[in-house]
Amino acid sequence: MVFVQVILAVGIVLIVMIVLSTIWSLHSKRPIFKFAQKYQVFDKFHPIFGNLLELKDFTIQWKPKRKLMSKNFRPITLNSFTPVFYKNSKLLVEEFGDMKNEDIFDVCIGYTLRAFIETMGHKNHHFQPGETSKIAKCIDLGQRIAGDNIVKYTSGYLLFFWIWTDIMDLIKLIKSVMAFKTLLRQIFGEREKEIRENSPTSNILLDSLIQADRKVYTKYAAYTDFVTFAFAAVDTSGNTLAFLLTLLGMHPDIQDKVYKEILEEIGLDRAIEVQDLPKLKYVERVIFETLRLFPIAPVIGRYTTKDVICGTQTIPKGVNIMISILDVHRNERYWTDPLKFDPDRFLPEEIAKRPSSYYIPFSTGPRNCIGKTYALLSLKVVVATVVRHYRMSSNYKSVEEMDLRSLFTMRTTHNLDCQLTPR
Ligand code: HEM
Repeated sequence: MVFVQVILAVGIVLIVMIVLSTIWSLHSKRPIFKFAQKYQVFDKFHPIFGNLLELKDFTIQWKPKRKLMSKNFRPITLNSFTPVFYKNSKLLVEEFGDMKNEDIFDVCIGYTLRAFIETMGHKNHHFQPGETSKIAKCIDLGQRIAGDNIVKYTSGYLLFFWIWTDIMDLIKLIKSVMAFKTLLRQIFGEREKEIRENSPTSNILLDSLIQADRKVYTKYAAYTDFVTFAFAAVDTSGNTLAFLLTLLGMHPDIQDKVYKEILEEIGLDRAIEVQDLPKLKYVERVIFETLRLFPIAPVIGRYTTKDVICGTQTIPKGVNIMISILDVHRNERYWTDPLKFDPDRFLPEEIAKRPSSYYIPFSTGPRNCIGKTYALLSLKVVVATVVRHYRMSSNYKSVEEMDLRSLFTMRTTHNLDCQLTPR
């Protein structure tokens, strides 16, 4: 708290915490989201994470880059990933069979990591046994250490004190980030060589980054953005899957409905194909409701580039604003019995009754999540595959029993209580 006061006093960073009960923007035209600039709280992480998400040097470059990458997220490209999601879902089913004391978060992240490398990285990478779990742990450790030290990191004044007290943490943080980056550098380098030698063309993200106009992208920026995408894709979807399976374990009636839908629409044996996915309406509602209760990126931020009038208040130019999606999603004013897991909140007639701004797991506005459709597609395939093979159970009686923590993405402070029994 003292550190926060220091920050405020020197006027470097003003953090405004907006919780929905007081947020005006969500009622009006969401003016805050008109500002494409991300907040500047994390810029001190630059030496460790690199220019992830353009957090440090936000420039006009973001727009052409986003435009360039959007073509890798067109439905035709995303739909072509369905067999890859299915294949990797089957591997996850095998891994669940061998799971002993592992944290379900790490195992689920194994799925999203493999699927990301194969879809966005154009590579069927052979992971050593236990390698994906190790990487998942590294991503989490990096976030945990950075999260524990966020005030120190973000206030450069305390650098000396921080180095002195937390040098071991810093080393662990750098090592954990490097473990992930090393894998991605290898994938990037191998693909670059392949392209140089064979010049194949594709709509895959990595190819677009490698072949991009160097005026928009330097080679280093292309590699960094590949890392950004991997960070943004892997533990968001992986953690969502872990929460979703746990919620199904807590609600056997809902789980039965999911199973019944899969049985009726696809059956139990054949591969899941892209044309099956629109039929999985209940699975979709379960995914949406999971993301309401557990919006995996629970806090997002903006930096005001001019004065913003929100109702009776004015947020001045040059302010960092943190917006708590978790508070929006669990607020009683907007959701009846907000802590109850009820997928039917996402029936079309229920959705029509409320403003879209009450539900923003992928954010909104120009800098919303570019991977939304990819994530939903991947989750649908993996949920359907896992539920075909396993029955989940959990001893939790309420979501409040899950003690949450987060820096960029959210998970629990403890292993999740979710058991999987083969059907
Ligand atoms: C359940 C899964 C996911 C959730 C809940 C999620 C959520 C979010 C949120 C809340 C943001 C912040 C937007 C803002 O600040 O307004 C974001 C940004 C982003 N996400 Fe996702 N995400 C998910 C999966 C993915 C996937 C699978 C990818 C890529 C394949 C991805 C790529 C990105 C990128 C690149 C950004 C930055 C966009 C920009 O600044 O232009 N995300 N995501």
